[in-house]
Amino acid sequence: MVTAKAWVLKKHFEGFPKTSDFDLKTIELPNLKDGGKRKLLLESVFLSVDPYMRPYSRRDMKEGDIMIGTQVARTVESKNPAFTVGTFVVARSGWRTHFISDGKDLQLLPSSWPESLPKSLALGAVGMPGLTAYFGLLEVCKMKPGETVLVNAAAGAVGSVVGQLAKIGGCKVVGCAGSDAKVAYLKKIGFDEAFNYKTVTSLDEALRKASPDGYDCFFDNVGGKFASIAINHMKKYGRIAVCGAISQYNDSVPQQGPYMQVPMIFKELQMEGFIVTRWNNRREEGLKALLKWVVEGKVKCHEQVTEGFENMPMAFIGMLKGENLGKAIVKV
Ligand SMILES: NC(=O)C1=CN([C@@H]2O[C@H](COP(=O)(O)OP(=O)(O)OC[C@H]3O[C@@H](n4cnc5c(N)ncnc54)[C@H](OP(=O)(O)O)[C@@H]3O)[C@@H](O)[C@H]2O)C=CC1
Ligand SMILES: CCCCCCC/C=C/C=O
Repeated sequence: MVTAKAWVLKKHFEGFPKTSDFDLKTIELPNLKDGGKRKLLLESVFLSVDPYMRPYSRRDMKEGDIMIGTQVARTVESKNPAFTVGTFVVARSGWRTHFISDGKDLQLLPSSWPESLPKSLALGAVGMPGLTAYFGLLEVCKMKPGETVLVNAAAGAVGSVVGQLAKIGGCKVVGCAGSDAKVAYLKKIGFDEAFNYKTVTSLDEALRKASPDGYDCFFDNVGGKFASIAINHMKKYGRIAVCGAISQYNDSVPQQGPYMQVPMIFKELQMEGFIVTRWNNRREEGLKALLKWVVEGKVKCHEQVTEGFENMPMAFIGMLKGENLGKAIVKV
């Protein structure tokens, strides 16, 4: 018998999440059984903390539920020959140290995963955030060589891949992030222009200076005020991929306009929200491309690793506050 630890949502978040909104529980897991669903015992090795957990907790969870989330896990015991002991998988089993599965809900890492590559990247650049960048740029922004791409939250899990994929695709890339260290990182990984949106005197001026001719594509991770200013810098027929709205996730009272219809009409813009799971049928294609670029060194990855399962709420809250450079990960 194994005792798992799990973080539950004790109280729905009101405004910014607090550590007191979470509770750490222990759960006795039953032994595996021949036949039936208890075929695999897995232990989480790396867990992901992501912005979507904030809005999805309100939509999909009730108080007392285990926090939603994904992990890279190792097979510890197996009665399913498709997953031998030691096999690593990506699972969606929430914030828990151990869990039982029949294997149907598990994803193997791509078969060409090099032994030397950290498996935690399967939660970042070679996982859901990387796929978000890939499909958002190709299918929603429809970026073309020679175009100018703007991305915010640019030093994060999605944004850092967006910028690097746009460079691979022959675009000029402008990134905005919330600290000077993040801006220095963006320049290091090849962004053409980058600035700290928290310290510029005018966001409007900073966007104009970074690309006086405007932007063909805007990959929006932030929404709110940033987006309402950036829209005025779009070129005619520009495309806006509405990926996230992290500046609004913790609002108790919805933000008011300005509203976007007028610039959308005059510039004949396309603005499309999307969720990465729309392209689940092309997951393999996306992961294969991302893995290749990472292995070739064309996409660089930084991870903000928090040690210790007990620190999951802190890592989650830290990520929402912008403390992460690259993908926020918890190592059990
Ligand atoms: N549509 C989809 O399918 C998906 C959407 N997303 C969305 O993409 C966005 C980025 O996610 P991800 O890369 O995982 O997270 P990040 O790794 O970018 O971490 C979140 C970052 O958001 C920034 N941020 C936080 N609060 C604010 C704020 N009020 N204003 C501006 N920036 C803020 C911080 O960076 P900084 O220091 O720069 O402020 C922080 O580091 C999120 O909005 C997320 O919801 C993610 C995955 C899939
Ligand atoms: C692998 C889990 C699927 C999560 C889908 C995330 C969609 C994100 C939306 C906003 O952040």
